[in-house]
Amino acid sequence: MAAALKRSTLRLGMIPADGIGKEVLPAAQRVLEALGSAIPRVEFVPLLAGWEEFNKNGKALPEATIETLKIECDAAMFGSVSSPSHKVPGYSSPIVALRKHLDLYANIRPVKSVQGVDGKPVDMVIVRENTECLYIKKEEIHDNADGSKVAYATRQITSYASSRIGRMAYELALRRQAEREAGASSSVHHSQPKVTIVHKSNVLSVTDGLFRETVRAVSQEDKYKSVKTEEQLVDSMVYRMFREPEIFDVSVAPNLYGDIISDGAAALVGSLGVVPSVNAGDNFVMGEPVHGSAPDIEGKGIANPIASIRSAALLLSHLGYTDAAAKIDTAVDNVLREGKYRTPDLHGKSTTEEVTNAILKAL
Ligand SMILES: NC(=O)C1=CN([C@@H]2O[C@H](COP(=O)(O)OP(=O)(O)OC[C@H]3O[C@@H](n4cnc5c(N)ncnc54)[C@H](O)[C@@H]3O)[C@@H](O)[C@H]2O)C=CC1
Ligand SMILES: O=C(O)CCCC(=O)C(=O)O
Repeated sequence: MAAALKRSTLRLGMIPADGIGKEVLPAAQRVLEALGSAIPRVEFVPLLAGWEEFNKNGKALPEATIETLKIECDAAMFGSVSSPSHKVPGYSSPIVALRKHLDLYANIRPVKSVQGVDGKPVDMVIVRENTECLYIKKEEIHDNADGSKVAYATRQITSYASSRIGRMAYELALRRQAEREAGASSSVHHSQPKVTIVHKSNVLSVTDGLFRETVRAVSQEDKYKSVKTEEQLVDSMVYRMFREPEIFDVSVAPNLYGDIISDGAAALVGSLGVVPSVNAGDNFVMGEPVHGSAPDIEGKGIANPIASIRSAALLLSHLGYTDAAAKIDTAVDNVLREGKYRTPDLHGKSTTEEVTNAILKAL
């Protein structure tokens, strides 16, 4: 997290991309606009990317978007993309590509229940490595002599990426502990900061073995002495997360496992529609709801805007505007607690706009 920089204007690249990304990103923008003098003036810079853009202009991630983000923007917000499930020549996921282009190596995904709202108490953060693992997308397919096919994918784990994501996880564990000591509210009592290393090195002893050993080496650094380290195989991680989510504080995982367990964790707090994230690097940060483009509800006006709005708060907090971020989070929590305005994913009847309006009123 950076200390709040003294900026007169914050230039924020806005990439709604596809599907409900186009419905929930404007909600986040309205909330940022409503903050007034709590943050610098925000200049929103609309940028193109996505499946629809690919079909129009042949590029899922236009050069202009990358260049504008790198040269003109202080930070960005991404909506969601509708990547197809079959191979399309020339298409590659723009969000996966953006994370690499901007070296946004950490995907930080807090999953937190709201006190007074139904469900199990949860207050955990998944720290997902964001640049390698199977997401380097080195895949190949060959024909066998008998006419059948064989496909391979290369999984890359480096000590460099594992070390920096490990450090991010331990720093976050210390920061969360400091926030708890300063009185931050939580529905879970964590007596000690803890990092859980998620892996499958009982089977993948070389790749996950390197991830595990490298993060363990980070845990030995003097400054992390107060942080407890545990390990969990990714399959039993899912099991324990559903049975006793309250035991998890910060969990650090290679890319694909982190992607999967965070969608699972979202079910613990009611919906993918409420779980935010930031893609963070050393020089840039991009907020992004954890969910995808939700084609099943696209265009109906009922997408939950909370994940997107909380991602804007997380982005502000990352930039050092912690009071403004806390304001947004409190407004969201109050609306959830009151229960009058909820979208159908949370068993309500409200629209995206009604929930956004309620949050704006609560601000
Ligand atoms: N970062 C990104 O842009 C991501 C993009 N995707 C893409 O999204 C598309 C759909 O993928 P799915 O696997 O269906 O995942 P999804 O996250 O889009 O949807 C899963 C389920 O959660 C619901 N949901 C998600 N967000 C919601 C919200 N804000 N409010 C209410 N309900 C919500 C959907 O209606 C659906 O039932 C695919 O093309 C996939 O490639 C998937 C995940 C991340
Ligand atoms: O759909 C895509 O293009 C990428 C989806 C990857 C993903 O699920 C995530 O990073 O959260």
